[in-house]
Amino acid sequence: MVTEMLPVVLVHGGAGQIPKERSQMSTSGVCSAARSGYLVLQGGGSSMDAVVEAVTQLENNPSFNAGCGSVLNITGEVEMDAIVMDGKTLASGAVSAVRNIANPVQLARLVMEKTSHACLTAEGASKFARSMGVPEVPQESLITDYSRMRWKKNLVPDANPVECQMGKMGTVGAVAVDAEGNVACATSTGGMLNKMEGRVGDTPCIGSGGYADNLVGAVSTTGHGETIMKVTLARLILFHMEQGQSAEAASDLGLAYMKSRVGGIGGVVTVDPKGNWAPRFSSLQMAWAAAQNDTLHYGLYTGEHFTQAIDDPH
Ligand SMILES: NC(=O)C[C@H](N)C(=O)O
Repeated sequence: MVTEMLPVVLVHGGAGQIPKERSQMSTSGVCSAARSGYLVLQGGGSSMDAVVEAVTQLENNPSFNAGCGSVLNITGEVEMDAIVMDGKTLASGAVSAVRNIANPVQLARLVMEKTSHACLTAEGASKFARSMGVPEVPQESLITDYSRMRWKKNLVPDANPVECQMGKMGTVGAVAVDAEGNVACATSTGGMLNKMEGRVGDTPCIGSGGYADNLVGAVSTTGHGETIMKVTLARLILFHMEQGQSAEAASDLGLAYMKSRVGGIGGVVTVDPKGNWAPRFSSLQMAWAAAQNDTLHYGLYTGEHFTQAIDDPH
């Protein structure tokens, strides 16, 4: 029955290949984020409230490349990108190359709700944050020993930051459908390891880092941004859903096209307005978790799908 399918929230912790010693942290991080998003939905919150809550938690978790734990750019600094989109109105908000804030996803939501624009960047985004009373945080509070170690390692002349980036779980994202059938998405990232200053990836670009439309569904993406932008991955998947494909089949078609056409590896979380959902990825791993019908679902490797009651401790 359709009512049992709603509400639902589905989150990811980035496509890639995760070092063994860090996999447990990623899995428990996505599980608790999905649980929090689900609590918001159960309390009558909207899908937008739920995805922002889930992504905020993942930004605050140093295991992920977003908020605290973000990768560093070539000069050793943190510049973050984020997007939110509301499937009811097609309103979206994004920030790019923003510094010194803990939760870019919340600022992206403020851009959507409090300005007439869809994206603010760099210093302009910071000024807007200040005007909204968003606290400025010292950059040091966003940098972990792990991210500094990886930055240093990739400064050597023959380093391959793109390959190394795919060796770590990254970007975070969420999609949700609330009891009214409204869909929403949110994605947040520190971007690519050792990127140029001012580099803007796929994440804040509508249709690439995410897209949400009540008539079709919602998607949040992860992977090499420059490649995702070539195929506007989120919108491509929704296009396949418009053509009649399921969330799962459409996600696979989008990822397969990205691989065959431009050699890109990535991952997505996708929902349709009825509450069907799919975490799909062409990378070795993607930590994901979903909450629906008082059940928590999660996995890390292709084909992995564990379930437990939502209130069982992980
Ligand atoms: N790990 C990621 O998903 C990175 C992100 N898509 C970017 O290119 O900024």
